[in-house]
Amino acid sequence: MTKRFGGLTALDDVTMRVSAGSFHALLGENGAGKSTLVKCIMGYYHADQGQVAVGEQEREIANPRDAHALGVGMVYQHFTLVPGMTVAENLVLSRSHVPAVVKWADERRALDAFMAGMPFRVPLDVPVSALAAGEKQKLEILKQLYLKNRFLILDEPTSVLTPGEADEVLGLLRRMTREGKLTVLTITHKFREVMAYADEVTVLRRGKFAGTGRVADLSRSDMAEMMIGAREIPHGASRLDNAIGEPRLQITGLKALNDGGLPALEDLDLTVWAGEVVGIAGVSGNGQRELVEVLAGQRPSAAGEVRIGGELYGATRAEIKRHRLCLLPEEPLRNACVARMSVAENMSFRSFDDPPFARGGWWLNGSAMRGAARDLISLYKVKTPGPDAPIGTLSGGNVQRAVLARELAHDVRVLIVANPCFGLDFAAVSEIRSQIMQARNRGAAVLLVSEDLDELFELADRILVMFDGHLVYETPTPDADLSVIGQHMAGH
Ligand SMILES: Nc1ncnc2c1ncn2[C@@H]1O[C@H](COP(=O)(O)OP(=O)(O)OP(=O)(O)O)[C@@H](O)[C@H]1O
Repeated sequence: MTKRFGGLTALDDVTMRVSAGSFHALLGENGAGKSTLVKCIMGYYHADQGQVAVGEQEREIANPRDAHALGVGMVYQHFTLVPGMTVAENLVLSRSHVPAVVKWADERRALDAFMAGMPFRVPLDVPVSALAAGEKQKLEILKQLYLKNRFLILDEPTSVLTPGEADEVLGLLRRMTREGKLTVLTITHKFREVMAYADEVTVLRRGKFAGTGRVADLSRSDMAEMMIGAREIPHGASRLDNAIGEPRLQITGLKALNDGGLPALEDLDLTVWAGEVVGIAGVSGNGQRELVEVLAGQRPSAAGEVRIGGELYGATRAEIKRHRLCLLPEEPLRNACVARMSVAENMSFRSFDDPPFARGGWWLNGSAMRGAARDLISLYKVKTPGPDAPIGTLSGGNVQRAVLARELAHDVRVLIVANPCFGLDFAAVSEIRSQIMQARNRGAAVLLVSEDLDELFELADRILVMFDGHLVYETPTPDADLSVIGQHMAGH
């Protein structure tokens, strides 16, 4: 299969084969062409050359509906649910044939029976907009199982799940493949998951086939080498033993409501000192998203106050600029970008109205923006055809890098990051964690909200656990015990 986007060959004559009833992993760096390949299989993109055969028979897959008719379904990296509808409505309306009049009582009974047979559940009556990323991801998987698709393509299905949830989901999927009920093709960046769950692996590098094999015959470093070639694997920055400075970010008695108008944060007290990383652990949906949104100015608080450097902070654009507060929210394409605008424009969001980007307060200087963007693109190794490409056409990992480049472009004093390595390949994870550590070492106060406990153990100086809108536990990282943190995450 070959697929070009303008002058860029995203997939270059790639051949792969997935055996029936296998669990097959597709590996590759950010921008290697993994999503493009699976989108071609799904008929979401049309390959310039190449064919798809299902059960040895060549098939014309012109669109995702054709793929579904062949029992091929996909869970995309970006969510595809209708936010304003409930979970039940999303499931029922995802069927290709929905009766003109839906008998909700019957549907509800069928859905309850379906959910009862699943190892994880999502509440049926909640609007999708009120679900956290982890819950949405589970729902995306449940939807495909509900649609009875037998060949499931997953684009990084566990990025927003806790290790426990990830094992649960992957364990279920593998059991179903072993029982011959399902074939799974999954894009992942996590070697641990490949080693533990996959039978076979195929690796892409810069749009080309780079290798394949049985996982049992390959080591982690075999796979890493297939992915990045002879390049050296980057090392993270080490933690400097710097003195902790003044209390930089102070949150007192903070309350906020969720989208459904119910309390999401309750009397939250938290101080982040200059020169430390405070990590917030928790299962998604326990108020972390609302906390980040309040600090980002995307959600009003219901009570309490936030201070930065002693001054009251209301999250206006001027205050964010003055305090040199930087933000990397989760799902950055949705929460921190305008997909149709160019990489250069997206990179200028913090400073487009300042010189040299704005002249006389009115005229935007496109060439200055493009020039600055070019520098950031090369510094942060953002893979893009150029500064003028719409940011929505970049691979997920490269959107993440572009936003981080924008946010860290100025000397940061307060850094707020939520799940910063979601969807990144191992080399990029190491680079981004190193950037966060360097910001801390330079004296920034860093609030790191993460569902990845390994990440918190690596980066945080202190770990706090958030459960049901409260901070329920706190420990210095050197004294932290994984099982104790896990118990608090589960509300025990
Ligand atoms: N719709 C599009 N228009 C233009 N270029 C695109 C489009 N989709 C993908 N590309 C480019 O094709 C290349 C491969 O992207 P793809 O999303 O397939 O990578 P990936 O391996 O899935 O990466 P990631 O791990 O970051 O998700 C990238 O350089 C990307 O910018």
